[in-house]
Amino acid sequence: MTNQNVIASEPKSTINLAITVHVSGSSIFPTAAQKPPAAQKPPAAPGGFISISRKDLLNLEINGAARLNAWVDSMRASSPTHLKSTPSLTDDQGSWVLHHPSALDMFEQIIEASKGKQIVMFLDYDGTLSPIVDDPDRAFMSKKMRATVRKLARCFPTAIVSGRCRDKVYKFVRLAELYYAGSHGMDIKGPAKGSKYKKGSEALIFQPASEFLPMIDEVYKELIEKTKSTPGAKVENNKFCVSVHFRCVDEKKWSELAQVVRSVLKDYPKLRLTQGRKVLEIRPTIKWDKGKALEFLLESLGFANCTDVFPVYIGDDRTDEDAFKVLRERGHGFGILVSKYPKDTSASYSLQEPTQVMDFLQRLVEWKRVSLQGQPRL
Ligand SMILES: O=P(O)(O)OC[C@H]1O[C@H](O[C@H]2O[C@H](CO)[C@@H](O)[C@H](O)[C@H]2O)[C@H](O)[C@@H](O)[C@@H]1O
Repeated sequence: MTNQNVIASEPKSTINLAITVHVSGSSIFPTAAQKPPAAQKPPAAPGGFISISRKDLLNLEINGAARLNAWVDSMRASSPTHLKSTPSLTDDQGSWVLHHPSALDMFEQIIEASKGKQIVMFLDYDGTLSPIVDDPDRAFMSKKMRATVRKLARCFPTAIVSGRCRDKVYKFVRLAELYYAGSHGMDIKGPAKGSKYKKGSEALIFQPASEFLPMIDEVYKELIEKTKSTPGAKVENNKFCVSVHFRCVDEKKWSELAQVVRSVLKDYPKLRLTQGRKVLEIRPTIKWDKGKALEFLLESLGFANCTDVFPVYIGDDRTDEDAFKVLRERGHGFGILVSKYPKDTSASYSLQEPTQVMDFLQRLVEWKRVSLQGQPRL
């Protein structure tokens, strides 16, 4: 995919909030345009004194303002209404679809590529299994989708990988036979029962960011308090991360909200900020994301370094890109981006919306049923 195919200059998915001290230079904060590595070493804990010259202080102000603007630009770019107004959308859409064809249209080729390999399914939740709605507490999946995922999990090991708190996403999905990775993969749990793919008798639990719990809780409370004055803002505690929703906030207030979040996070250099669909996501600076969770789950399922495994990851959000990248680098399996609009992505295929995701999953189930002909209906 060339840059010409990218509709809006996509904002960087990670904005570093940690103070970076350049020993040889005068800049204290990274500039707005700088993109830090996806996951980086947590900076030293606060507490020490740094002496700052007047000039540095001025730079700090300027860079701070520029960075705030970058946040707001990034918030705008995550809005499809802004993408729609891009004049060259139709041309670019055609070209984008060529590079990221529909997974439904390419179904036969996908099945062909998976021949002789174990398919493992990874599914994001919001925007993938459930449609995006204004109220995050009402993002229900349909009964039909649940029935489809249930059948899918009988055919292939299946995991839900979500930015949400694991308990909450479980309450929406309500299928005990699945693997769950909540908080962007920082809270992993194996199937409670009924999965023929469950490995070993021990319950699988993995929480690489548990030391951050008190800090996340503190930030959550602070954000609740400080965003009270922004109508429509909603703060969600996702256990190992926090979401600040701006879907229902008047666009004129986005800058103010970004400023509030920024002012809270400046005291927490061990936290970083990523962005999803009209949501700012605050999480620990540990080197862990949905891509790492995918690798961890493959390993737990006994597929570490295997070439006869075929992982398929379906997701709609920027945070899903970490998983798409892992699959691209591994060279087997692939990502499917759920989007109606062209986006810069490492996914190989696309689907437009959750109903198409359901069609794709149903076709996988049906294909499996036919390939196991003679065995009882799934
Ligand atoms: O990784 P995901 O499962 O996609 O979780 C990412 C965020 O999803 C939720 O927010 C998104 O969906 C909401 C309901 O449709 C919508 O109102 C919001 O604008 C979207 O960003 C969830 O509420 C967040 O906590 C997750 O971080």
